[in-house]
Amino acid sequence: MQILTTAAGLQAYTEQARQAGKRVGLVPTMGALHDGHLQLVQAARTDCDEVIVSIFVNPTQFNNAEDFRLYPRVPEADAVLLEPVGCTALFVPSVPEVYPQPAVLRFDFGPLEQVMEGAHRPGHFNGVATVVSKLFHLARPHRAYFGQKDWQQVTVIRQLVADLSFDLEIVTCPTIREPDGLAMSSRNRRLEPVARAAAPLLHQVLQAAAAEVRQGVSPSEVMATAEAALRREPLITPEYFEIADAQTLQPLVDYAAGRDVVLCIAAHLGGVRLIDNLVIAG
Ligand SMILES: Nc1ncnc2c1ncn2[C@@H]1O[C@H](COP(=O)(O)OP(=O)(O)OP(=O)(O)O)[C@@H](O)[C@H]1O
Ligand SMILES: CC(C)(CO)[C@@H](O)C(=O)[O-]
Ligand code: BAL
Repeated sequence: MQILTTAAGLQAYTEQARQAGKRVGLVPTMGALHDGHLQLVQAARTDCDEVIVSIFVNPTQFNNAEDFRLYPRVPEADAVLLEPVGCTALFVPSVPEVYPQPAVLRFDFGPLEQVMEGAHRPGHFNGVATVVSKLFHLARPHRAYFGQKDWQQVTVIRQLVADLSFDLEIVTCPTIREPDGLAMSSRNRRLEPVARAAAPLLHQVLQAAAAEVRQGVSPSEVMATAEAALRREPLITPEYFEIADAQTLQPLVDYAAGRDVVLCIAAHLGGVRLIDNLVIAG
């Protein structure tokens, strides 16, 4: 596995691969890798000849300085995990390498970013779109892999790809969970044991709500039941619980046949903010 630390090095590496007729897959991450990330790498390995994994804790997408400071960083352990699952090159740039000058670019994703993560983390998707655009330009992958766990993120990135005519395919991989249902997340490492014990409630509430949605219970009633269940757990402070159209991400008033629905949750557990979602096919 090649380690690349410069933008020019990444460009040269993938350019050579393309010249040799290889298919290039890109897996953007912020590190502190778990099985959710490794599944993305394995999917890329199946489809592509070259699998580029980037690890970069992107400062421009953090709206909370403490969250950025405390974000888990374990680069040596990450590198050990990547080679056996088929990563061919690991891109680990410094902040000045990615941002030689302060980022001033502004994206507007309209209604897609006016809800959920976009509404609760001002500037977040601007930072995500900035860094993902840079990675797409540098690596020029044939395919890029993202997790369903960040449903709104992958929806915004699909919009970015369409709007800027990036010549690549976005692949979304399912959310990988712990045996008790908790979605794997780098931030799980920061959970105190009592918060970790309470955390599976997020998935349980999503599952119960999804069952009600399937039975035709109205979105407002489903949300009221979910919020009541979350309020009963003092270790969890919900930030939002939304039932939305899976493509437009706009809150659902009524169900329409043939439309996919996404249930999304964000909550704080002892200073750690987690998100999760479930998609119900229409
Ligand atoms: N449990 C998971 N299953 C599948 N994909 C995942 C999972 N967790 C993260 N991913 C995906 O991995 C990629 C990199 O995500 P990231 O490095 O932010 O990890 P993370 O675990 O989501 O961390 P955090 O949510 O704490 O930032 C994203 O495309 C994300 O959706
Ligand atoms: C896509 C991403 C790597 C951009 O920094 C990040 O938002 C993430 O890890 O999901
Ligand atoms: N996985 C999403 C990255 C973030 O929370 O900033």
